[in-house]
Amino acid sequence: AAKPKLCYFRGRCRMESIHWLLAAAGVEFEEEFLETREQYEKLQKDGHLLFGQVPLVEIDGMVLTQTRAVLSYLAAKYNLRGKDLKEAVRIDMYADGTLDLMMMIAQAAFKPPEEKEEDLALVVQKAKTRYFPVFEKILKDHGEDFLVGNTFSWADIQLLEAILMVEELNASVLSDFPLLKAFKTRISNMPTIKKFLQPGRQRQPPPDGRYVEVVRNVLQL
Ligand SMILES: CCCCC[C@H]1O[C@@H](O)C[C@@H]1SC[C@H](NC(=O)CC[C@H](N)C(=O)O)C(=O)NCC(=O)O
Repeated sequence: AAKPKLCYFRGRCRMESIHWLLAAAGVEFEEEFLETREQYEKLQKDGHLLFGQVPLVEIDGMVLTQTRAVLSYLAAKYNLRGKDLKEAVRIDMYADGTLDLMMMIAQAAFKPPEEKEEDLALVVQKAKTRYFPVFEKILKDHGEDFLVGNTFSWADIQLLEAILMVEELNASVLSDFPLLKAFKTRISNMPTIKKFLQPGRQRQPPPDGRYVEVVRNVLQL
């Protein structure tokens, strides 16, 4: 089958969780990076952008947008969405929480320096007081290696991505969360994820000035 084709800016933001899911599932993908307004306008003219927005993922003969819809499709397609609906909704809940946390980081990149600092400090505080305590308790109560059921799921991928992203802001953020520390080691060592975390793979770096400039130019923000 043809490889999925991803179209987004050369950066994280909304597409990074799709990179992670495909990589964790061991699925090779192609990428088209949006660098110019012309590229974006062509996608719109070709009718590929349902609401005029990216990420865009071409897979299984479909042209998909809306990040959560794409993630949900991919998680189900690669058996990462639990064994039944009750596990699936729990996986969705946990994944949605991590997406909310990571979007706070993504949006901060577009703020002026002083506001960005404040926003990122708030993200670390939210991670330590709202998100990570919840996941620490889930791991404690559940008593398994994974967040849902006793198998690896999309929720585990999302949580690892979020942990690493917050650790980039504050390296000791897991100091009060021993189970999350063990979780991070366990999931990072899964072969497909270990490979994805090596340098030179398709993981994107944190957003920088160039990323923000390209996004602003392409979207005429
Ligand atoms: C000030 C913050 C601006 C952020 C702009 C973009 O950079 C990323 O960091 C976030 C977004 S991504 C680009 C943006 N896409 C979305 O907002 C997608 C939202 C959708 N619900 C999804 O989850 O896929 C975009 O295409 N906009 C065009 C425009 O609406 O006309």
